[in-house]
Formats: sequence, C-alpha cells, structure tokens
Amino acid sequence: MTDIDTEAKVYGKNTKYCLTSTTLTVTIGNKKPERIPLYNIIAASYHPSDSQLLKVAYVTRQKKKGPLKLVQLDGQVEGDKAESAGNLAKTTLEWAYKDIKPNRRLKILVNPHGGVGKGVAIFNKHIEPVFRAAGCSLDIVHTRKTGDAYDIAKTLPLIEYDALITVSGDGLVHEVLNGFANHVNPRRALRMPIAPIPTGSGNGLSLNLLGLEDGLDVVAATLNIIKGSPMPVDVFSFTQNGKRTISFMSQALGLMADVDLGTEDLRWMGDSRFMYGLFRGLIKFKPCDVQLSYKAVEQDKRKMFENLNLRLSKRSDYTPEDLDDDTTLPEPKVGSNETEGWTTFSEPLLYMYAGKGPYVARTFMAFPVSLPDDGLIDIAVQSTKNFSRTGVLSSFDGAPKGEIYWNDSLHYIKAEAYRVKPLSKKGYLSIDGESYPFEEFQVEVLPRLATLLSSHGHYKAPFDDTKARSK
Ligand SMILES: Nc1ncnc2c1ncn2[C@@H]1O[C@H](COP(=O)(O)OP(=O)(O)OP(=O)(O)O)[C@@H](O)[C@H]1O
Repeated sequence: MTDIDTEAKVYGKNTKYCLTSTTLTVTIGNKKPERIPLYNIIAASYHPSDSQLLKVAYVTRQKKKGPLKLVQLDGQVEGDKAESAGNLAKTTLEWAYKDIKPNRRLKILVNPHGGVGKGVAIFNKHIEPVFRAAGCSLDIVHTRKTGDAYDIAKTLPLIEYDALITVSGDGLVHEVLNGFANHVNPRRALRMPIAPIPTGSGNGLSLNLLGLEDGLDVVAATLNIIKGSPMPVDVFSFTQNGKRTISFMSQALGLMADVDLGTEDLRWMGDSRFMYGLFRGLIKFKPCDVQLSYKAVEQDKRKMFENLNLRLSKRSDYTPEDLDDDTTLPEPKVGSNETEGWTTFSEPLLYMYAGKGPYVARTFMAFPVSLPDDGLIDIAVQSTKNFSRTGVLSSFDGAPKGEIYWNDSLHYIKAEAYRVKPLSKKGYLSIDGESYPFEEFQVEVLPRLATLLSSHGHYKAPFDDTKARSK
C-alpha cells in the first residue's frame, strides 16, 4: 500500500496529511507532527460543495497519561488538492474501519444514579459527542429504577440495533443479560453485543475489556463501542430454589461477599471501597460455613497460566452464522444431585470467589487466568487452614496484578459447574455484586452464550509469573 498525502489549511495554517496503512500523520504549521493510529479515527470526509472542507475526527490524549478526548479537525482544501483530499478522506475511512461496520445503531441505557450519580452529565459532555462525530445513531434511555434495563432488554427489537450500551456499572449489565435471557428469542438476544461505559462504582467488565489504563476512561469505552468486534463470552446459570438467573461476573461467599455487599454505604469511595471492605472484613476473619463441591476440569496453576498465554496469542473466532436453530435458552446439563466426577472442598474456607473476567475491581485481579470462552468457571478458594489474618493481608499486596494466584494457600480451580450448601443460617452471598439469600445454589457454565464488544479479542489484563519464579 502506498502512502496518500494531501494538504489543507487548519486554523489558517498550512497543514500536511499523510496516510499510511496504520497511521494518519497531521502536521499543522510548524507544530510537531501528530501521529494518529487508524484505530483512533472515527470519521473522515471531504465536502467539495461545503467550503471544500476535509473533516477528520479522532480521539487522542493531550497528556501521556491523561484521558482520551475528541478532536475534530476541519481543513480548508485548495482547488488543486481537491482530488488528493477526497482520496485521503475515503481511504482513511475505509482503513479506519476495516472489518467494522461504521455508523452503528446503538441502544444506550444511562443510569443517572450509577456510581457517584454523574452518569448523565458525563454522557452528555464526553460520550455523546464522540458517538455523534462517528455517525452512530443513538436511541438513548435514562433508566428510572431497578428493573428498567431488564424490561428494555427483554423486549428489545433486535433487528433495530447493532449493540446495547450501558452507561453505569456492572449492575446494569447484569440486568440486561437477564432481560435478554427472558427475551422471546433469548439466543438471538444474547447475540446482541453489549458494551459498558464505566460510570458505576463497580466497573469490572470495562476493566476486563480495556485494561487498567483505559478501563475507567469513558472515551476509550466509547471508542471500543465504535470500533470493537463482537466477542463471544461464557456466562453462568445460577440456580437457587428452582429459579435460574444469569450471572456474568462473579459469585462471592464469605469475606469476598462482605467486601461486595458490606460496603454499599461507601459508594462515594469509588472502587477503593473494595480494598477498604477487605481490610474491614479481615478484622473479623470469620470462616464461611458452607460445603463447596465442584466438577473440576483443571487445577494445575502452571497449566492454566500456559493456556492463558496460548489464548492471548489468538483473537476470538466469532462467526455470526454460528447460531443454531434452537431458540430457547440451553437447559442446565448438570443435575442438582450429580456427584460423579465431583470433589468436595475439605478445608474451612475464608472465602470462595468464582467468576469470569480477570478484574473484579481496579485493585483486585481475582481471576488472572480467566478466559472469555473456555467453557469453564474459575473458582478461587482461600482456606483458613494454617493461615493467619496477617498472611491473608500480605497476600493481597500484589492483588492488582493477580499475584495472589500464586499463593499456595489459595486453591484455584477451573470447573464446569459447582454447588454450595450453607451449613449455618447466617452469611452473605453476592451474585455479580447483588445480594442473594444465603441458601443452597448451583452454578453451571453456559458456553459462549453472550456477546461483548472487544477491541482486543481477549481480556486485557497482563499477568505474569514473576511472583511464582521468585518463590
Ligand atoms: N434511576 C435509577 N435510580 C435508582 N437505581 C437505578 C436507576 N436506574 C438503574 N438503577 C439501578 O441501579 C443499580 C446500580 O447499577 P450499577 O451496578 O450499574 O452501578 P453502580 O454504581 O456500580 O452500582 P453499585 O455500586 O450498586 O454496584 C442497578 O441495579 C440498576 O438497576
């Protein structure tokens, strides 16, 4: 591919544009050239009958570690550059979108009460202008109460949208997935890509899709919605008292449920509340009285680590035709009395944390070897046997990098299913951060049932074995 060049006047200054297969470089007057990766370009057009304007819209950081911001550059093209400007605009747009359909049609659910209650203001100021600049069509709804997102997803006319977007935290995603699961055509509904914009207090999904650097950047999340590809993900069927719920992120018992649920009053702390809750829970150091059994597929931490690296070298293999004719939700395959091939955890446990997606908060990579579509759930179990309060506390030192995984006292299992029977009456159970009765339940993986938008094709959570090698 050969480079394409043109010139125009931006703010009255001579400006050079040079397009290569990866980058558009713009040099305004004597300023330093700005190299814009094609991924960051959301629109490019040439308007011969509108003052001969060459318009380019992209997102960029003004400071190295600052947030992404929208830039819209309008260049005035002189007559002799009209052809090259038209060519540059057309090719930039083609290359910037490659296999992605531009002008996505989006259903957007904004929770005005998510996080610290700034969802609407953030959406209006930072997010909507980027979608508009990219030419997306927007159907925006402000949720008014719990359950609105569920109802909207349940009755969504699937044909009218390319993706459903939540502007909130993980709670709204949970509602949407359950709404889809109860849609008249649940399988197709769950094929509708979902993507979060992180304005909640728990934004684990966004962190998993975009990584620590971008995971809380609302414009990076917006760009992911404009440019990301559908990525199939496993979700979980959570059954309690005969009722089935879809869980997509985590189930927590013991200390970790206290952290999830016992910190509601601390929402103002943002996601620091998770670490604070952890310290508060550790003071009690109370074992969680349950019987945990699982149908394990892998328990070798080293092997799981190798599988992770193997998966990172590949993108997800999404094919839209991949959908079979069966329109109903898959029935649970694992019976509630099944015991063959099951193991019962025999030690007293401080917590059990099970889920999918490495980060549960910015400060805690709970499932570092989690894969979006391996058909398995990761279960982390901290035993209290030969373990002290200070031991657990120091094991959380490397929590943001997932180092806790390498601790010998942390049992880590990949399973197809598991079940929990409480042995006492009192306790917390958290499902995707929401409180559920502390009663018997079973969880089973539903492989590749839901769909997310991902720019990477895998979770973005760098994890290494430095800690293991230094032991
Ligand atoms: N207008 C509203 N008023 C109050 N609650 C709402 C409204 N709209 C949606 N909700 C509910 O708010 C809950 C919190 O959503 P979400 O988890 O996305 O954000 P969050 O700030 O991270 O919340 P939390 O801190 O509770 O996890 C969801 O259960 C959702 O149904």
